[in-house]
Amino acid sequence: MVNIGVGGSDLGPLMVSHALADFKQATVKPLNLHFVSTIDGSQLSELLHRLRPETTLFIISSKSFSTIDTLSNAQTVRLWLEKTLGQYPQVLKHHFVGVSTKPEKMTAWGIAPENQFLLWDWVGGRYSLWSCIGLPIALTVGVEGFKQFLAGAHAMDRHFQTAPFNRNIPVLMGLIGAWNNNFLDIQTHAVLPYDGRLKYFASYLQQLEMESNGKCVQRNGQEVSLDTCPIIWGEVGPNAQHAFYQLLPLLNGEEKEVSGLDGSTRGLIEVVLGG
Ligand SMILES: O=P(O)(O)OC[C@H]1O[C@](O)(CO)[C@@H](O)[C@@H]1O
Repeated sequence: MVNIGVGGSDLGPLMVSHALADFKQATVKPLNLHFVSTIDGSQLSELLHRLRPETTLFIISSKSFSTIDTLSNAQTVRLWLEKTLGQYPQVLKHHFVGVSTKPEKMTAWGIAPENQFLLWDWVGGRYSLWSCIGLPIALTVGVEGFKQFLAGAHAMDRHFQTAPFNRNIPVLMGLIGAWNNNFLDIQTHAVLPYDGRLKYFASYLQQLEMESNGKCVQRNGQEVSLDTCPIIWGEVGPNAQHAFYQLLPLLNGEEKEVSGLDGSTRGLIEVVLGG
């Protein structure tokens, strides 16, 4: 199976499928999941050399179904399939499913209505892994596993809705972020997981936070007067340790404010311990 998408239609499902690979459901035949997002062709070309057209299913995942990167890659794999299997409607029907808010665009592209998964327009791309954009997650952990995953998210939604502010995790994290950025002038936030399964966590958070908060105009049209978001960055700990930690002062605690050598660079380091 190959998920073709970009941004939220790639990063979320990629991050979670990788993180939960230990919970992969057993299938009669091995089900291998791949992700393609870049439009330059390098990911696809390498992958298509390893896949058999007869046994490959493509998930075309695009909330808008108009993102050029995704549609271009979708067209490439369609030609690849048709070159071997021929130009028959059955080929499209048996080798493509679509995930989008736009059924008419999926149908126009050639995705059979019964192979279309629909999500609501109000689901932001960066949150969409909780919707049917999370199909690759369900394919990894199974439908029951996906339901448990949604139940975890629901529990956190309820906590956010009901917990008093002084014990409310999202509220406290938001306030700490605003405080660090605006009052302590800490403008970057590094996320350094010490668990290889969280390889894509920092990339996912980059979109989640920076695309959400990287705005300079309020809903009423006025410019914001505060910094809305730090720069999120990070890497799995051990590799990061042997790459850029040298630039940082010694890390002893789980969370520590650091100053650059000339005192001008400040950032917040967050270490996510493995296990
Ligand atoms: O799922 P789509 O519509 O292809 O969009 C992909 C990404 O492009 C954006 O719309 C803008 O970068 C993201 O919000 C989204 O995740």
